[in-house]
This record gives sequence, C-alpha cells and structure tokens, in this order.
Amino acid sequence: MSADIATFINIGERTNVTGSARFKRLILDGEYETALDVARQQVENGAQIIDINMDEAMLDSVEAMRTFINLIASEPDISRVPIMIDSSKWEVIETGLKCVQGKAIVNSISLKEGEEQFLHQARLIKRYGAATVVMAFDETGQADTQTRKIEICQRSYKLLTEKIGFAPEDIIFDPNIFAVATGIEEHNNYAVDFIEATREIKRTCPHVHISGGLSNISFSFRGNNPVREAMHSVFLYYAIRAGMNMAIVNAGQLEVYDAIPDELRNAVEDVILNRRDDATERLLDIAPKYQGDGKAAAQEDLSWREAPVTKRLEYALVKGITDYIIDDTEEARLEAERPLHVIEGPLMDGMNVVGDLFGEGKMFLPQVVKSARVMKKAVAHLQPYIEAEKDGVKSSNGKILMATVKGDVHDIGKNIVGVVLQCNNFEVIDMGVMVPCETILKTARDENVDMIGLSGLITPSLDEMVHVAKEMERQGFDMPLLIGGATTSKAHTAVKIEQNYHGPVAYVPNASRAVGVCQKLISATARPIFAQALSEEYETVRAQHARKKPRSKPVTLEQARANAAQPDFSQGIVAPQQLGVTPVSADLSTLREYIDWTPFFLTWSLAGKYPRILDDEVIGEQARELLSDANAMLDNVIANSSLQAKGVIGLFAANRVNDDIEIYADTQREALLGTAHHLRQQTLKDNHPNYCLADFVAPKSSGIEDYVGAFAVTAGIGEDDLAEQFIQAGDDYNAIMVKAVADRLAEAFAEYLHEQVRKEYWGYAKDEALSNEALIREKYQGIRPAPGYAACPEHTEKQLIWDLLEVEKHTGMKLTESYAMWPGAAVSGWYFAHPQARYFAVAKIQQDQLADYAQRKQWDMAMATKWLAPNLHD
Ligand SMILES: C[S@@+](CC[C@H](N)C(=O)[O-])C[C@H]1O[C@@H](n2cnc3c(N)ncnc32)[C@H](O)[C@@H]1O
Repeated sequence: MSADIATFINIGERTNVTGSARFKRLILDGEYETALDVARQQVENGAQIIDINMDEAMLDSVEAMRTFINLIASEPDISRVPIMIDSSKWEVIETGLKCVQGKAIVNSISLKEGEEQFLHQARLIKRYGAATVVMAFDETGQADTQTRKIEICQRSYKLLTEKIGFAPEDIIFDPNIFAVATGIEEHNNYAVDFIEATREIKRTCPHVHISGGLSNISFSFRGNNPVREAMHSVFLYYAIRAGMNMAIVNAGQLEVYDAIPDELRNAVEDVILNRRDDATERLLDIAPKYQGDGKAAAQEDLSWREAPVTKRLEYALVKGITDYIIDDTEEARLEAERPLHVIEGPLMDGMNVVGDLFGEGKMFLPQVVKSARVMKKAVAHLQPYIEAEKDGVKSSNGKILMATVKGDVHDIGKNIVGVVLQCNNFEVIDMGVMVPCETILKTARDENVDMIGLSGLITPSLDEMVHVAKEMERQGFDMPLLIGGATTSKAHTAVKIEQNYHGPVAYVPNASRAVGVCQKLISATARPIFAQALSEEYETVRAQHARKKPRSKPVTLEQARANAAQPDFSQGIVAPQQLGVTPVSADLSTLREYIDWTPFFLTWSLAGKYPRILDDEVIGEQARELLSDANAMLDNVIANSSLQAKGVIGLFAANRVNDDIEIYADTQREALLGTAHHLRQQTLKDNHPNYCLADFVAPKSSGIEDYVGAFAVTAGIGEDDLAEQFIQAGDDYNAIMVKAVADRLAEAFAEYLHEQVRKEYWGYAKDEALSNEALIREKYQGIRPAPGYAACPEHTEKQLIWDLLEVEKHTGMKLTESYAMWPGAAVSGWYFAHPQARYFAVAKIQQDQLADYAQRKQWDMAMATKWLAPNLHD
C-alpha cells in the first residue's frame, strides 16, 4: 500500500481563503509576502500541486488571484509545482489562467450549466494549455450513482475530446466521494459506486486522471480518527487499484493498510465494499474500541488532585476545569496570609502559564476563554473576603475600556479580546455595544483607564471610530487607542484614524495580538519605542497607500452602464406562487440541520473547513471539543426555548429602471411600493460586464413582468438575555458561545428560508434537491445579496427592506442609526431568481456615480459621501 500512496498525487489546500483563516487574513490584510510562506510550506511538506482559492466576499477575488499568482511566479521553490486555480467564479479562473506561467489546472468545470458553457470554458482552458478538473455534475445535479458518474464523465470526455480536441491527459475527473455508513441505506453503496465508476471511466476514457476529496468518505465517524484513517486507507487501497491517482488528502491522516487491526479492517472493508447489510452497525459497534489509539477509553485522570493546591489551581486554569475550583481556592485562601495573595500568587501564576502557552501557539482561543471562566469563579469566591479587608486593592497590569461603537451591535470579537486580556491580568471595563463617543470618553476619564479599545463590524462603524479619535484629540486625551473588528484594517487605521490623534493608535487584528500590543503600550519603558514604531509603520502604510495606483482603470458611469450585464429575460421568469409579505418562523431543531460550521470555528480563531477541521492534526481535538460545547448549547437552547427564530419574506412585482429596481404593489405595476437603489462596478472590464444587481431584473421598458424578493431573519431573540445570565454567572465562555451559536442559527435560517422560497413561496426551483453541503456552497439558482456586502455595500438600503416587509412589526428586529441589525444574530437581503444572477464586488466608484446615486436617493453630496465612503477613492 505504501508504494501506491507514494505515487499518489497530493493536492495541498492551505492556500485557500475558504479553508484557511490564516491565509484569508493574510490576503485580506494584503500581506502577500507572508501568504507566500503558506504556499512554500505546503510544497516543502510534500504537496505536488497547490490549490489556490480566493473566493471571499470581502475580497476582489480577481485581483487577489492575479497578485498572488504573479508573486508565486518569482518564487522558484513554489512555482516548481503546478497550480490549481480554484474558484466558483469563471472570471477568477480566467484571471488565474492568464497569470500562471507553467501548466495550470482549473478547479473546476462541469456540465451543470449545460454543454455550451462547459465547452466555452474548456476551449479557453485549452487555449491556455491548462488541465482541468471536471466534476461529475450535469444539468440535473451531482452524480451519486455509479451509472450517473460514468455517464456524465463519458459524456464530458466525448464532448471535450471530440468537439474541441481537449487532450485527455489534461482531464481530471472528480466523480464525487460521498459519505458512507451514514445510517441511510441509499448511501451504503457510495464507495463502491465511486470505485466501480473509476474503473469504468479509466477503461472507457483513456489517459484521464481521477481525483476526489478523500475525507468525505468517513464523515460519519468524525471524532474517531483511528476509524476514519482506516476508512481512508481501505478506500484508497481499492480506489487506487481501480485507477484513482490524485486526491485532496492529508497524508497524516492515513493509516498503513497492513497496520490496521484485522477486526477493524474487516469491518471497514464490509462498509466500504458494502459487503453486508449490517456493515454499518457492526462498524459502529466496534468503533469505540479503537477511539484514541485503540486503547480502552481513558478513565478520567484525577491524579492531578494529588498535587499541592497551587499546582492544582494552575492545572485547573490550563485545562479549564471548574469542578473543584471553589474548594481549591478556599484551601489556598486559608493557607494564604491575605485573600488577595491567592489572586496575585497562584491564580496569576496559573494565568501566566495560560498566557505563555497561548502566546506560543500551544493553547487555542476557546481553551483560553475557558481558563478565564475558571479564573472568574475563583476571583468571585475571593471577592467578599477581599472587600472585607480595607486596603484590598487588586493590582492589575492596567485598565482597558472596551466598547462597540455607536450604531453597531456586534460584540463577539470584542468579548473574546476582553476575556483574553483579563486572562493576562488586565482589568477590562466592557461598556457593551452601541456606545456613544461621549459615554466612552467620559467613562475613560472617570475610571482613569489606561487605554481605549474600539470595536465594530459594519462599515459605518469605521466612520464612528474616526469621530472618536478626533474627539480624543479635541478633548486633550493622550492614552493609546486600539482599533479592532472585522471591517477595520491596518490601512484604514493608518489613513483615516491615526492621523487624527496624536496619542498611540494600534490596529489589533485579533485576540492573540491584543495581549502583546497592550503589554507594550502599558509598559513605561516599552511604550515610547513601540509607539514610535507604530507611528513609523503607519506613516509607511500611508505613503504606500498614497502611491498605490488604482489596480484597474476607471470608466465613466455612462461607459459602465453601456457595458451592463444583459441576461436573457425572454423566457424562464416564474411568477411567485403568492405575492406580498409573509411572516415566517422555524424551529431551531430544523435550523440546526442547516448550519454551516466553518465560520463558527473561525469565530474562535480555529482555521479550517468543516468537517475536515475535526481531524486536523494540530487543532482537531480543540475543534471537536468546541463543536461538542456548541451542540450542548444547542441542546440547551432548544430544550428551554431560550432562543427564538423569527423572520419575514416578501415577493413583489418589480422592474429595473437604469440601476434602480422599482418594486410594485401589484401585478398591474402601477402603485410603487418602493425603489431599491443599486451601484454599478466602475472599472474597465475585459470580456465582462460592469455588474449592477439591477441588471438581473428585466427592464421596465421591455414590458416583461419580473419579480424580486426580500427577507429578514433572526435567531437571536433572547440571545442578549441569555448571554447576560452567563456573564452574571461568571461564564464568559458560554456567553460568547450563545452568540456564536445564535449567529449560526440565523445564517442557517437564511439558508433554510431561501430554499423554501425557491421551492415553494416563489417556486421557481420546485424540484431542487441539494445536500446541506451543496446549499452552503450556494449551488442553486438565484442569489440573496445582503446590503452591506460587496454587491450592495450601501447599508441604508436595509431601511427599504424594513419598510416593505414591516420587519420590526413581524419580527421585533430593529435597525440602528448605522443600519446594523438588532439582535446581532440577524440576516437580511434581496432575492434574485435569474439563473445568471451572481455575487460580485462593486468596489471603488467614481464621482459621477456618487453624484448620480445622491440624486437618486435625494441626498446631498455630503450624505452620499458619508454612506459610500468605503467605495470612494481616498
Ligand atoms: C457570508 S456568507 C453566509 C453564509 C454562510 N454559509 C454562513 O453560514 O455564514 C454568504 C452570504 O453573504 C452574502 N454575500 C456574499 N457575497 C456577497 C456579495 N458579493 N454581495 C452581496 N451579498 C453577498 C449573501 O447573502 C450570501 O448568501
């Protein structure tokens, strides 16, 4: 077996913004040089191809792909392996093809959109001399049976080789590896289907390659690595013999076939080869035996309880164990001269160990937050004794005020940073969300804090942060100002904030950086040097920013409109089953099935795509534990109905007038309910339209009757109360967890409702049948762009959704003055049904469009400039 594995082609997948949070962050921050290291490491670790994916909403994916590939070209130790250009957007693939110098591989094309598009794309790939992955997917969906896999691959092969002379050795078929042993009978033959299809495809389509994503096969045994590894090895053993010769496979996740214990190998072979009806049950029966290296399941190891109390406290802090913390703290208090000494001594020592381990990358964020919970419980126990002493003043590293700025409700990131800082002995005054500038500055003065940390998620918050900086300057503040949150960046901090305030300003990209930055800013000796370095760094960033030429050439609004997308509206428009507004609800147990877990792990700074992350060599254990805590939270909120999901949808007659969409009260289209205003891409596009969302609705002048929809959902009713209860109980971990889970449920609700809309309410895709994975990858017809995101970046447009659907009346959801949605776990957007409707980034617009938009919205230029700031050139 090992020989076969050795000739197998491994595809490295860490240079993928959808799968690696680190890589995504580097690319979003423009740190391409460091991102190159990720590619280099993969090659050093044996990847024979590297897959590059830049599909991220906040990114100009075309530009990112171009930049990264061009950089790779000058790195001989990376560019010696072929590059796989991975994107769901053809535009990005084409850009990649133009830039790759050696032989490229496209990931992927398929017959999903029909033969014409398939061949068009293949022709271009051929012209670039590239190879391509061809998914076993056709107009009716993904192939799951052996016959469909063979049929689609043979049809693709014939088309490619006969119609356009595509070299067969440049075709890599991916006949879809699906999970077996799921408990669903129809899935039992999936591995056999793949293996047999592979054999037949190799026989009938000479010279092609066969690839697949290996970890899917063992998905039902997530959490049990030995069984998963055995399944991977057995599967490969047979698939390789049938002709599979490439895969996305983590070499560390393969057991040597011969080393698998006989009993396990037999049971796994029964499952993979579908040799008996009870194969799944039999594997399930023996699986626990092999969990954790096949040794008997470990008894809870309580030997640490024998250690002296200081060591026990340290152990409990590092491991996040609360069970004995009160008893141990009490024991330490009785031994100590003063209760305060317990905090300053063993508890702080323990937290220092936590801080060091986190700093060294040996502990992960969720663990640190759990440590904080232990610390809080211990401190809460000591508090009354400390207060009873007159001079029981706690000494801390320093006092930090943290707040989510006015107009913004998002606080998960801020809360995590707050907890991590507390773990490092900073006193954190957390002012919560939607905090006006005046309140922040008054509290900072009253409480005599050492620094202020501002957080925000949505783009209007960036402006509010600038305002706070200016006010700090005007009011004579000196203290450091920290800036963080998803839309903040080093560039924005340098260009828009730092210049307005003479005190130190630091952009803090994530929780792990926060501690180092705060420690340097608090230390009397380190601060001047650090502050100087920061200001020099920002000066450089500003200079670079000023020198930066726009990457693409601007065009006038008129030129951009002349190059609008022109989808075909002559056929296929389906009138919604029922027009008007419909309040909707969903129970959480249904929504749970629709959760996309990948972003949940990112919230906790664990990077990796679900479910693969559960088996990651480094963070797999943490990821499994985190998921199990999230599931416990879900069980809890479902059993106690402590969160509720509410939503509303509306489906309307609509037509486009230039870049606006008129939304009508009825099919006569006489009474106007409202007008949605959209923005158009304004840079020169080769071979592509200058997109605007309005393009996906039939123009009024055509007389064609078209429609749009809108929605607003939340799963956060109750989240603030529940989080507060946890905070009161000293449990920050679960306070953050509630919000992270509510967020997931809200996104799941949006996904679930969109499906209902396609299949029922609107009914333009009645027969759609997609797995959750396919839903997450948005493999359906139509889109649901969300105001504030790249295709419709202007937030005030949410007001129209609120008015059209009477969102507040139906759901209780509100908009803040910055148009953030409350509760935080909320999603809203538009529905477009046209098959060509797609996401894109408006990116930078020009002054003519700014003026035009102002006029359409009946705004003055100052107002338009304020709301469109992120899309304007500085
Ligand atoms: C941010 S993800 C959310 C779904 C993800 N599965 C989750 O659970 O977090 C994708 C959604 O973001 C929005 N989106 C992504 N790209 C967009 C773009 N360019 N313009 C507008 N909305 C976009 C759409 O509403 C899309 O459905």
